[in-house]
Amino acid sequence: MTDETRLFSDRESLCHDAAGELLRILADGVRDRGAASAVLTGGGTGTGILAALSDLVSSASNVAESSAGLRSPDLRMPDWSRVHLWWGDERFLPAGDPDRNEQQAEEALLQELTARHGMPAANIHRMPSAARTAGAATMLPMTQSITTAAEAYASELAAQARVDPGPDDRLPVFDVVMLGVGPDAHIASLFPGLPGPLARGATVIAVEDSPKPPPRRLSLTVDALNTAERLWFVVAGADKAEAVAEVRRARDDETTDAARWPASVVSGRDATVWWLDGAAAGQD
Ligand SMILES: O=C1O[C@H](COP(=O)(O)O)[C@@H](O)[C@H](O)[C@H]1O
Repeated sequence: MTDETRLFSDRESLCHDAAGELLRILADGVRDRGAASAVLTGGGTGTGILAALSDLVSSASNVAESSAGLRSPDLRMPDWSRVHLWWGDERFLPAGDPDRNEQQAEEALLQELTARHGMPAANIHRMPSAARTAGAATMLPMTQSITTAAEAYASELAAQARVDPGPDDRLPVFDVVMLGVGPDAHIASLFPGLPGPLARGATVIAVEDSPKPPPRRLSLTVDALNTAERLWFVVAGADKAEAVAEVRRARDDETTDAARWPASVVSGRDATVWWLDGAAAGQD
């Protein structure tokens, strides 16, 4: 298992390189196993990577259309019909709410993949949304509780595990799990000081009291995140420097309190990569 740091001058170059690497990993997964999966994160850098990936995908297809054979050898596109996308966490809000991670991903990337690159909607595994409250323009038929929503996502994950056996028979193989890190050092919706980081047994949990709004969220657990082949922390900005430094210190300390530093207890089975800009690395 490798543990590496990739350092960039700014968020834009970080997002561009991470997007290119993600494309290569997904293409390799499809080639080697017939399918590939990535777990997406919300947040500024996570969404920035999706936007950069959209740029790469659309510019590669424009080049291919205008001059077949001149594609850069570095840009290997996966067969999108064999790629599955999941989320590490989600805000439990009505579908289409601009604060939902999936809505931000939709605008940054997913509409491009489904409309122009053959990604089936069924391969985009959105976490369940909350029912709209009375008075909103549309009433959704779904009225599930947040606990039922967590169980439903766990079942959706388990259904894919049957066709793609991996390190946990309740989960598909995750080629890459991306995680932002909050200034308070939270990952996914596992917040320091709450029970979430210590939850064991389940693959998905409901969070009812997130200190970062909105309070109600769904999150993969530490156990689920730890099945990733590659686990990427994607972090930019000076407001993250202290959290990054503390988490990295905590990872080297066997007595670390997982509840205080959730990011210190998750790793990729094959690789853990810190994608950092200079500011998050404390260099500014
Ligand atoms: O609320 C969330 O925050 C984290 C970190 O976001 P950032 O903007 O501070 O990078 C994100 O990873 C998570 O998915 C999201 O729900």
